[in-house]
Amino acid sequence: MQKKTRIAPSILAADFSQLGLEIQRLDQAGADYIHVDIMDGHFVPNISFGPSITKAVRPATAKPFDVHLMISPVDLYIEAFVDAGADIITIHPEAGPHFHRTIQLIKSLGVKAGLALNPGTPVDIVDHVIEDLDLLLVMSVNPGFGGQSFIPDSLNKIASLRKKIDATGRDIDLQVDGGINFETAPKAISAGADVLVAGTATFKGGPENYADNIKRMKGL
Ligand SMILES: O=C(CO)[C@H](O)[C@H](O)COP(=O)(O)O
Repeated sequence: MQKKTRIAPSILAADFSQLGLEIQRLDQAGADYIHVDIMDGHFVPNISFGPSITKAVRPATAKPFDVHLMISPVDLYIEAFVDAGADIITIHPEAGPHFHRTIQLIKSLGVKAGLALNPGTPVDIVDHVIEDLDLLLVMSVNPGFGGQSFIPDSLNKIASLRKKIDATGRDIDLQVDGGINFETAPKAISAGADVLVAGTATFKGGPENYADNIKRMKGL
């Protein structure tokens, strides 16, 4: 069942020179999760930061850290991100070598597990793992950079995954990430998404606008 809309600001769009403060501001502005984008310059053509910076800023909020790993291979680093304070770890099936095993590894460490689907990844890839998942992430841009335009076909993927989630009867968040703004947010919600990841749109206009930006994306 689709739940009330939650916003997970992507700190990829934050001011990295004051990352802890930015996370505190997001917390006070009503963010539901803090979305932490980890990029390795190999799985995606950009490098962000790793577990030590994640750990350093973790005390800035009590809100869940939703860590999206765009790295390959991934298994080697799961424990480090759990130790850094991740509450949810989302991986890509293409990160290899065996995503079923990676999901089991994440869960064995007491953390929620998510699977991210790139724009070119078919929705049926979730069929044999959905019973173990806590979150499905529809990438509505190709991963690697903030500030890209929402790919409209993502709405069909969200609708298909909404049906699959509802058929399980389980509590699985349906998250969408990439090009979410005041125009695309309501479309993603209508299609069935219940967690919106937003970088550019959350940080638009500076700190005094974070709360309004989050509210508007929630449709309030
Ligand atoms: O995972 C990402 C890119 O790989 C980012 O979270 C995503 O692109 C959000 O940025 P924006 O809201 O600026 O589109």
